[in-house]
Amino acid sequence: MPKLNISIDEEQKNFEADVAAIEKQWSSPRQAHLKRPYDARTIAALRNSIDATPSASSTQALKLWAQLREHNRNGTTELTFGTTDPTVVSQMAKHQQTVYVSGALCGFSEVAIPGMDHADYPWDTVPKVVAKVFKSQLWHDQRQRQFRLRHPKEKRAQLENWDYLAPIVADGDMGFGSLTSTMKMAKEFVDAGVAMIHIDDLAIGMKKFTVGQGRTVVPTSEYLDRLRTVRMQFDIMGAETLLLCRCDTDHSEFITSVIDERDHEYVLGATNKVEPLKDSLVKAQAEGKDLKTVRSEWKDKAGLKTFDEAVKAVASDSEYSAYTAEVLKEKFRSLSARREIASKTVKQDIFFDWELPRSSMGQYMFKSSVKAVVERAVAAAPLGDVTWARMDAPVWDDIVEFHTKVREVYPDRLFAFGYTGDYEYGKAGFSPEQVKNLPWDLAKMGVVWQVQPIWSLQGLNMVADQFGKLWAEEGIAGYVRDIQAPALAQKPMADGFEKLSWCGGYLADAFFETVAGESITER
Ligand SMILES: C[C@](O)(C(=O)O)[C@H](CC(=O)O)C(=O)O
Repeated sequence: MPKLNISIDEEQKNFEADVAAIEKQWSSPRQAHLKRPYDARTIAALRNSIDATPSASSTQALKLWAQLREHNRNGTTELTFGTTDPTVVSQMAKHQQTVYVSGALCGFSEVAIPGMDHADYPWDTVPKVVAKVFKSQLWHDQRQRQFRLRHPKEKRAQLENWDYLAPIVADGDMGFGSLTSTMKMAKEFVDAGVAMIHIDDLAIGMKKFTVGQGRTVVPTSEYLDRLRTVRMQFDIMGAETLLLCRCDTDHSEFITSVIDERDHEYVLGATNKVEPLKDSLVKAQAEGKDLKTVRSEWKDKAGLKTFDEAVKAVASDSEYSAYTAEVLKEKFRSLSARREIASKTVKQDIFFDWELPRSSMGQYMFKSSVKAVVERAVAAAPLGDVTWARMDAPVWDDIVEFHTKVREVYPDRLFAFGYTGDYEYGKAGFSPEQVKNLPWDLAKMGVVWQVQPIWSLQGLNMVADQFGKLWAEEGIAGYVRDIQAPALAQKPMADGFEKLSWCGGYLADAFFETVAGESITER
């Protein structure tokens, strides 16, 4: 096998040049806010010996970064929606600055076996959809440019000139497993031309909505490891790709482990001596009882509380004040530190056992709060560029508290927000006026990127249903009246086959003319 034709001096020189270039990139205005747990030498040593830097993802990321910063300066926002379909994407160019590729939609329409948004599809599913969407954007950009340039300069002002290359934001879910799968996924996203991906703190296989229980998150440390992994992969590739730190802790009910003391304040334990929950459930199942009822009866019997609540329940007011004063001297206290403090400040013993409520899968019970979400978001912020607290319900006070608290630490922070499909604004206390102003009220808090992720399910399904009915009942007359005529009358005309420019007829001509002088449109 031939050896690499490079002297050791040259190898070292190239390495030092790489290190210098990496340090320069990391101190640029785009990246200066990021903090890495590693140095440029470590990353340079992890790189290839040739420059394999992908440029499309970086170009798109820098464009997105400029868009989002501008929104932040102006107090405005981007309103986009989710799709996996290049045709929909081509129309979004007229109204949206960005495109969202949703994991939920991919799980329905881009997989061998569709299913609920459980993030149970192969790890490269969403990157492959991003590659498809990005290629379609490049194609539209190419055919529009070619069409324009076949016209003299004076005529081009009347021609369409859409920005088809809207940066793509994509769903990286929880990274799909260990750090190596997260790295591979991040790499595929960058190679596909993505501008930004989001990574969350949900447990793999536990993104569930169907069992009537809250979500399961991973410990803070595991969440941060995921984000670091993506950052490292972007750095190895020299990519400017943006990382959106999504946090799903709001309303979560379980946590996979108690390894990180930052989470201990929120873990629930039994304050009465009862049999373990999982034993009660096994018995109940054998007896054919309703498990939901048994679980809720067990919770009442167990007197579920956080450790601090357990202290409060038995301590006098002055004991509890002494306890909290001591606890608050440090930002995070482990359970054992809390026990120690309680033993010194409270006379009574505190019975608290967080093993008893563990599920049959080993999860601990977790009591979420805005404070817990803020802590995670603040810990994650230096690793990423944008923050998103995914909420189960649109609780306005929580939304305000979250953004205000994070902005106290990071005043220029950029935020994202998702209008989940089944949000019930009325039930959540929003007046119609508040719903009307919601995007712009959010923008005032730095929420510069807002997404309706699943329009292609709710909206497209509805449109397809309506059209199916019309076509079956009225045939071509209904089509001409309700689709074709309005589409042709629309200014600019809705894109379709009749526009040779839009469907690439002229571009195809250009290829033929270039190599064979043939024309398919002017025969
Ligand atoms: C954004 C999301 O991750 C998605 O896959 O589109 C979903 C969407 C939804 O539940 O409406 C999510 O927010 O978890």
